[in-house]
Amino acid sequence: MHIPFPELAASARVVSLPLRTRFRGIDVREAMLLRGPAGWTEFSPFVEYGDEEAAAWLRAAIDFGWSDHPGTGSVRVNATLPVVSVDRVPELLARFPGTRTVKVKVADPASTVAEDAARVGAVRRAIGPEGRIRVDANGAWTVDEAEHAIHAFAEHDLEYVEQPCATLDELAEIRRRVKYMGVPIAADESVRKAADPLAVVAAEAADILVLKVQPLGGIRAALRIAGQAGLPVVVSSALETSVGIAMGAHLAAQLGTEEYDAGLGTAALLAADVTSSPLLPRDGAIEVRRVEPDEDLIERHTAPPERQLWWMQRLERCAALVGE
Ligand SMILES: O=C(O)CCC(=O)C1=CC=C[C@@H](O)[C@@H]1C(=O)O
Ligand SMILES: [Mg+2]
Repeated sequence: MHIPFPELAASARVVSLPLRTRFRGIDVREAMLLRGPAGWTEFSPFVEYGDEEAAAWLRAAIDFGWSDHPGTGSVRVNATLPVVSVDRVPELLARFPGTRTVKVKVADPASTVAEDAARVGAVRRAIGPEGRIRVDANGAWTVDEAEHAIHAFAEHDLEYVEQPCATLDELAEIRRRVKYMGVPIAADESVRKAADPLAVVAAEAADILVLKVQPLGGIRAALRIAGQAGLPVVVSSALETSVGIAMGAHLAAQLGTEEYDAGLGTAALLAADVTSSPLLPRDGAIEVRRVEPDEDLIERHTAPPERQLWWMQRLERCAALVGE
């Protein structure tokens, strides 16, 4: 759907939210909020993304704000653990009450395999033998490094390894190498940053697909991809405000996947949100509902004027791309 730029710009607000702990190299999350006839929606491609890639995020924002989407109930979520020292693990997990699954970030330039393994071990001790642990390397390892790391983590029993390597060939190779260990490989960047999100399936490079609603162009687009994939899917966030998390929650609810907990608990990583009733994990789940931002919170966290201008110009360029 194409909405002319002036209509999008009319309701646009830009916020800048501090994170509690550094995550994916950022301490502040910038996001643009828009209000369509169906409710508030979010356009928040990471700032380093180019317009072509960001345009998919705008399609998603428009799909959610300008069409009705069914959604009630709740979806189970995982805790998301940034790269922190072992002694901080209990404090960070406490922000995700009731979650049975933890996603541990690994392969950060600031962390060795031994440190990653120690962090995974600390998570296992914290959540007990029934808990599920997935790790996410964001494509940082070579195939050999991935194999080494997966062996180092094996005693802690992994649910899956997300994007251990960057390319489809590497993913397919590491998948073959660790198959005997029963560790599934999940694809994230190979889905959300690929020209063809299903190429990873054709390459037999993954057992599970991670679906992020904004980069995939919205709820309907993500549902189509899930329908064609023929693999289990896990819905995950892109570190949105609660307004954008609601979009992911609606996708997860429509998919109805019970097997894998969604990576949608990340409002707990923000030190501030745009609503006084944020979509925070409670009893291991978040609610599925639309979120209305509070004017006073938007105002308190409004981005500086030069950042607002930057986002408005980005919105205009992306709206033009969506209209093409
Ligand atoms: O899946 C989760 O538990 C939370 C979301 C998450 O990990 C991510 C959100 C946004 C950007 C990414 O670096 C990261 C990911 O790679 O999955
Ligand atoms: Mg990931």
